[in-house]
Order: sequence, then C-alpha cells, then structure tokens
Amino acid sequence: MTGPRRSTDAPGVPARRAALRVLDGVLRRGEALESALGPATRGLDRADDRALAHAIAAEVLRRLPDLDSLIDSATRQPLPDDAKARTALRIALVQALSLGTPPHAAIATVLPLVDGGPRKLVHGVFGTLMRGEARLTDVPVLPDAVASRWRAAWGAPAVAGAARAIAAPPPLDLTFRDEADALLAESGGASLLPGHLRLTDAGPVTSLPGFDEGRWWVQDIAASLPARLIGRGTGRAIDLCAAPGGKTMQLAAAGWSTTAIDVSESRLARLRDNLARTHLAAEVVAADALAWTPAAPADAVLLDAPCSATGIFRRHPDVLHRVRPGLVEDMATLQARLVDHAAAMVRPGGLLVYATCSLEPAEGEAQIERFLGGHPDFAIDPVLPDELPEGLAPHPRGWLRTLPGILADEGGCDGFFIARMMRVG
Ligand SMILES: C[S@@+](CC[C@H](N)C(=O)[O-])C[C@H]1O[C@@H](n2cnc3c(N)ncnc32)[C@H](O)[C@@H]1O
Repeated sequence: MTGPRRSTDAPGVPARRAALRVLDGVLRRGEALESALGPATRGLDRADDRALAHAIAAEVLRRLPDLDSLIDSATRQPLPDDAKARTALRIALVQALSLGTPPHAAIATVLPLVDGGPRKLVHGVFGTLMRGEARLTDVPVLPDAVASRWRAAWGAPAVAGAARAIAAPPPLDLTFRDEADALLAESGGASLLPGHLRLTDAGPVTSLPGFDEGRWWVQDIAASLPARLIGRGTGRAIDLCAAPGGKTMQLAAAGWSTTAIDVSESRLARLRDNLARTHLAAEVVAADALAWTPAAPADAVLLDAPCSATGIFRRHPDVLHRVRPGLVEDMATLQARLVDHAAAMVRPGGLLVYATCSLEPAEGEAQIERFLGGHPDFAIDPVLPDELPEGLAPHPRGWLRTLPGILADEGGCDGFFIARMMRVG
C-alpha cells in the first residue's frame, strides 16, 4: 500500500507511514496487529516512533466505525473501505480527536502518505471535519458484525459493556510469585485476589518495582484464573500451549513440577526468559501438543488453547475486524483435537482445565459440551464462588464465563471461558 520509509520524510511522517502499513496488514490481509507491527515498523530507528505507530494503529482499530462515520459524513461519494485516502484520514482524525495531536500536526504528518494521489481530498475532508468541530462519541461503536454476534450470544448488556471497555485503556494486572510479597500492600494498587495487583496509569512495565527481581509478571486477572483453579500442589502438571508462560509460572510458583509445551520456538524463547527472570523452574518442550505424549499421566493438565482471541479485544483491537465465523470454526476444530488428545494425559482422579480467551461460544461452552458428550470418564469439577474475585460468579453448569461489563467498576477483565474437569473413570 505504501512503500518503505522515504529519505525525504519530515520527522513524524515515518511513524504514520508505519501505522498505515500496520492497518493495511490487519484490515486488508487479515493479519494480527502484533504480527503486522514487526515488518511494518522495521525501518523505524526510534523506539518512540515504533510505539507511536502502534498506538495510532491500535486506536484506529478501536474507533474504526466512528472514524468512518465521520469520514462518510464529509464526502459526497463514499470512499471504498480499502482506499488509501480513507486509511490516511482515519490516521489523521484519530490523532486529532483521540490522541491529543494538534490538528495541524495530525494532517501535516499524514499528507505525505498520499503524495501523488488524493492529497487534496484528504486535506479537504479533514479540514471540513475540523471546522465543523467533529468529535468522537464517549462510547465507541462496535463493528456491526461483532455487535450482532455478541448480542446473539450474550445479550445487549455485554455488547454495551464491550463498547465501554474500549473507551478507556485497560488497567495493568500483575500476578505475584509470592502471595505474601510486601510490594502487594505497598504499591497502592487494588488487589482482587491473593497475589493479584491492579494498577492504572502504571507507565512502562520494566520500570515498575520488582520487575528486575522477577517478583511478578503481567497477566490479566481473567487469564490468571485457569491456573488458580488448579490450585497448589506438589505433583506433576502439564501446561499445553504454554508460551509465553503466564500460566506455567503460576503452576511452578504453586509448587507443581511443571512441563510446558508449545509449538512455537520464538514464543518459547519468551517463556524461557520469563522463567529466568522470575527464578521459577519448569521443563520446557518444543512440540506440537497433538503429537506429544507424556511418559506418564499427570495430576493436572492445563490446556489454554489457541483461539480467535476475541476476549482480549481491549489490548488487541484487530480481533474486532479480522475474526470471521470461518476462523472461529477452524479454531474450534483445532481445539476439539487438542482437548481430546489432552484428556489422555490426565491420571484417573486428576484435573483437566480447558480455557480460551474467546467470546465465541463455539470455542467455550459448545466445545466442552461436545467434549463431555464423548468423554463419560470426565465430569465438570464446579468452580466455587469463593475461588473467584467479588463480582464474578460461576455458571450454573459449573464452568466460568467472563464477559465484557463484568468488574466494570474495577476496570474490567478479559473475556474468557474456563472449565475445570475431573477424570472420574
Ligand atoms: C493462548 S496462547 C497461550 C498463552 C499461555 N498459556 C500463557 O498463559 O502465557 C496459545 C499458544 O498455543 C500455541 N499453540 C498453537 N498450536 C499449538 C499446538 N498444536 N501445539 C502446541 N502449542 C500450540 C501457540 O504457539 C501459543 O503460544
């Protein structure tokens, strides 16, 4: 869509050019935001520019329907969705209306992106909207397809909760290695469960007290629940699909002899770094979980399965635009194979915890209904209210579903499905 960095670019332009490439990757090629970022920002020398390109692209993805409504209100003929002029306008507008960039700087750094093309149109539409004192609504609008899918699955309050959740930056949740760590009380943050700390406006993670000593790791409260539901133990636990290792660290810190499996070498490198920083130990295996079998069945198996990731839309707003029903079906097929294979790794009387950070029932409730239907040797081990933070409740069927809008007054949480099952046969 746009070429590599130009040597004639004025300061500020390369970051916008990179944001354009990221948006092109996500919206036209269906790439994940994190995957598109690397190649799109490769030519940028400054970390600040890379962070700015990320911030602009993520905010455009959060506010896309609102930005497009504004653009459509100021053009006589609607611009095609994938027109470069539309993406350039989205970048200019989101900076001026949401990121606090002065309008003259927002447009000056974007016009070079459409040099030799619809420069006049972009300038004209932006000027019209600024003169008309265009504003973004306090509560963003979700893309139609997402709103109708989630309304059908969870009802209007969850859709409203999701819209509100993308209006404000999510808090930073930390899981502590030691639940008695004095930092928990000293930090001034909120603690929703033992060993959990919630901070707002925390700044760079690596500058926070305790990072270098590895006293904690970043983990949304909902993402910490699957391992919490396994609890403390001294037996053998297998963490399938483990990288970058948030749940492996929890299991190791809870006393388990843990084996962490993941198919991705690069993600396992992050898991090893995390274990080294936190001084925790686990056996690390690079393998396809579908092909791997343990030497002996384990006391606990955690499957945090690959999924559409629609539950983490606050930090990864690309999922709002690129996840289609076909992708959800493909992931559900993979999850079915993974959970069926994982079941054979559990000893009689042992636990199997299945989790996905997805808001799609096919990757949660329907998956576990199917699994239990074909596995009479497993039964739900119901989640108990006192295992959860205040404001969260188990489903009557014994599993846990977290939805947008839950814990809203405390800063919300990711969308997760978690089922704890016991091998009874
Ligand atoms: C949701 S992420 C895991 C997050 C991790 N459990 C944590 O808490 O940090 C899913 C992981 O599944 C891995 N994965 C996908 N397919 C796999 C397979 N067939 N075998 C093993 N790992 C797989 C991906 O590489 C990815 O790291």
